[in-house]
Amino acid sequence: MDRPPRRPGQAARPARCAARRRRATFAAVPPPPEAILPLSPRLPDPALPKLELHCHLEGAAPPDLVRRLAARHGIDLSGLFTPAGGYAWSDFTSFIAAYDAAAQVFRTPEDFAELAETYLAASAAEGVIYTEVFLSPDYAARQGLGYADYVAGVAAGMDRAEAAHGIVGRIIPLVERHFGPDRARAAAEAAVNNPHPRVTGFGMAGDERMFDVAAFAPAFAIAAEAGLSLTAHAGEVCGADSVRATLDALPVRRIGHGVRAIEDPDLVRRLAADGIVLEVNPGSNVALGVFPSLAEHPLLRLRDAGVKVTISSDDPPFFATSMGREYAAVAETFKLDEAALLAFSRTAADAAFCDAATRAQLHARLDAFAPDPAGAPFPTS
Ligand SMILES: Nc1ncnc2[nH]cnc12
Ligand SMILES: [Zn+2]
Repeated sequence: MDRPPRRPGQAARPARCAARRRRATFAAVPPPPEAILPLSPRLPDPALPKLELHCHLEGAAPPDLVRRLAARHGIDLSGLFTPAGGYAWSDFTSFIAAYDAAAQVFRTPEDFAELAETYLAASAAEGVIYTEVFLSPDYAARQGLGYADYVAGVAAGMDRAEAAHGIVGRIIPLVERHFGPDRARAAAEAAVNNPHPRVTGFGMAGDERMFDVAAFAPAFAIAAEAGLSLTAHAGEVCGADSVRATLDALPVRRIGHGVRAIEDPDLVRRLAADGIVLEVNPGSNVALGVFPSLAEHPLLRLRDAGVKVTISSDDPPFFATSMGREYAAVAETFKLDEAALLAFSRTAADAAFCDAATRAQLHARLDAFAPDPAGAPFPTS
């Protein structure tokens, strides 16, 4: 029997999304690092400039920092860590729960400043020149930290990292899809009512199986109206239909993940024709069982079909990865040379949520490493 139609905003029926099943697991232990990305005999090349468009700040928290802040704030985190000291999770749902638990140790603006500075400094050491971090204001609010103080803390950490290491940071507040459209609308209003020069975008992450994506259109309209650039996760846990529905419902030009678009050739053609940029996270996709191995990941098939693809790390310590490891593993697995790797960085510079002057500086740094084979240097005016 057909189910009754859902009201906008009503909780989705998870079964409608054909999520891929990963191998059965009986304990919350993630795959070992070597089962996620090949451990390259080559060190990640720290000189090759890299740009990251997709990293969740709380998801970038090293376990040691989380343990230290938990002790500082007197928080019991039993169950969050494996015996080896990494994060304990075994599938997408338990990963989101672990992310949620780790996020609760960040409570003050200085906690977030330390996290942002730590992450950007480590990224800069691997050659990252630009990072957009996703923030989760709903998590910070749960710890009693308001949006403006949260952003100020992260921005202070970015200022310190930029001054010390030259890495440029931008902030994209996200809504968690599983918290529903009302919270999303409130988050969009908070972002718009508390502008900050480092906040240049707005987006959505969380459980793609929950709620109709169209229910989030009002939140995205508020952000778009205020001039924020937009991105939304889709095509990770759910398939090509989820990417199509997201593009139909929201005025986004970038999709977080989007990799399961590969299941539908018509959709791949649409992405290419419309110049939609995919924020691809190869290590995350393998770790979460979206694809069985990096060799079977569609990164290059999408690129070769004309889709704009970039490389990011998503939640690096959860997935035993980093920007350096992602670039090194992709280079090794797909036998890519330096020019091919730089092309990912150039696509990311084109798609970055930043102003024209910043974009020109990023392209200048890429061109200084190796001239753009496409010819003319990136226009500065
Ligand atoms: N990979 C991911 N997918 C959806 N939401 C997330 N939040 C943090 N990481 C995520
Ligand atoms: Zn993500």
